[in-house]
Amino acid sequence: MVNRYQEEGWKEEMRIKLDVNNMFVDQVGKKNGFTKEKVNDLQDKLTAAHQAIQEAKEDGQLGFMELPYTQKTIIKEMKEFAEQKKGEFKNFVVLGIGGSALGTIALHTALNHSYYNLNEEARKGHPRLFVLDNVDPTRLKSLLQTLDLEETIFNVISKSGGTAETMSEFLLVRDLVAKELGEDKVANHFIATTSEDTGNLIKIAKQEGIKTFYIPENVGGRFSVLTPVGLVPAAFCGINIEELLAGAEYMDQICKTDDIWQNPAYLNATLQYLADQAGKSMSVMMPYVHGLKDVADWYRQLWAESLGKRENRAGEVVNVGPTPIKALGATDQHSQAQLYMEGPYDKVITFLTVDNHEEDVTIPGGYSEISGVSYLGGHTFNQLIKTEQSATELALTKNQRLNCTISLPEVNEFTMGQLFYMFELQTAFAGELYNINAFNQPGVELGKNYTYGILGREGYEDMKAEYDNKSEKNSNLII
Ligand SMILES: O=P(O)(O)OC[C@H]1O[C@](O)(CO)[C@@H](O)[C@@H]1O
Repeated sequence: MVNRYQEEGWKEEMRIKLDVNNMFVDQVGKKNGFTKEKVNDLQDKLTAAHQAIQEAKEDGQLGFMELPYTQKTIIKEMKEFAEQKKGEFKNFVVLGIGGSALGTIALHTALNHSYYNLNEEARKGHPRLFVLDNVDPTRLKSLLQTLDLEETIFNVISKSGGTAETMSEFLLVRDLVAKELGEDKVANHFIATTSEDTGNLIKIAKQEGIKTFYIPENVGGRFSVLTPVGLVPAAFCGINIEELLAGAEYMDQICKTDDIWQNPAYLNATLQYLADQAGKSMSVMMPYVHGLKDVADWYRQLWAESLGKRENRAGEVVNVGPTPIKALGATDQHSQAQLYMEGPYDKVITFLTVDNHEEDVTIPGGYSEISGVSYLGGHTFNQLIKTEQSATELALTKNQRLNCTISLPEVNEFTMGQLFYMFELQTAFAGELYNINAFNQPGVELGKNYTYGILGREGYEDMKAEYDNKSEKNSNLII
């Protein structure tokens, strides 16, 4: 059987598009807009960035670029496992945080029914999905009170295998499962997705006989949505994971060119970089598709953790990084838009739009004598939300605000695969333009180490001493 994602015509039809017209002088004026010459002036830097990406890829450092090809080999295992467990469990819970949760949330919001957990028919026999992504005790307890443990499988996801939030949740749930269902049931109620060789989670999983899936060593957490981190929960929900990978592969093919004007990941990275250099460091992502709202959340981590850096590759202090902001159309037209239209000229707005919403609803007519209401009748909600986006885009452009649009023909697995891959490559390319390491997160590690120290982890005593010392000094300014 030929799948639709194997047909060239369908793939072309489903190609996502980047429209950057409103980043240029013709549309937003000389003061804020760029010229093509300005982009072309960067050519040496762009060529060097492309070469650096190619070399790092060949050197095996950019594992995310291999995923559309390597992960195909474990699709069968993931799907068979999900199929086998489907009847046994009614709830699938992800215990993970940051890159170990945000991709799954984005996939779920985009590709599952909008009320998936409440609509049994829409779930087609697949389990309900819950992703904690936090350790708030009230929320945690509420979830555990809501779920029947007997019917619940927990996917513990941690690349490092040591993140305090995730491992605490695991300790709690493992204890409950053992006490309520019996020690002999523990292995069956857990899946561990982690590094194959390093960290404590793999040790525990092996000791307990828990089913494991592996995150390739050369793929960092925030680049891991197309590994078992995102693919296993997706397979449990019946999302077509082959098509997701096929979408990523298609975008990889599109982005092979070093011609900046043909490569959407490179072009978007370059324009965002130029905008930041010109003082527009607030990078707002504003989907006009409710299902894509969590893509903006996923992207926030990707862009922020990758590009927010104190030092460049030469070890100089540079303190760079644009600030990613998530917004949602049309909702935030009634919250943030005023600021975007008239506040400081420090933002770039990226719209995410869809050509065809999966469903459409016509607005019924009524109140013909009240023209301020009756004009709505006969239009569809598809028209309404699209018009709102076009109107906001036009108003921003008229106010000389930089903006661009990424449009998806449909929201489906193939277009989502393209989107994830494009943003990941865009981030890696932007890292080269900033001349920073986009793949570490030293600032976050420092906070993690203080947490370990304060909670008494062996080897982190200095962190605890520093914290105690600082807390004392600060105490007299609390009113
Ligand atoms: O998958 P892990 O190792 O538990 O890490 C979770 C998250 O913590 C971070 O290391 C820091 O926030 C992220 O980069 C990562 O996605």
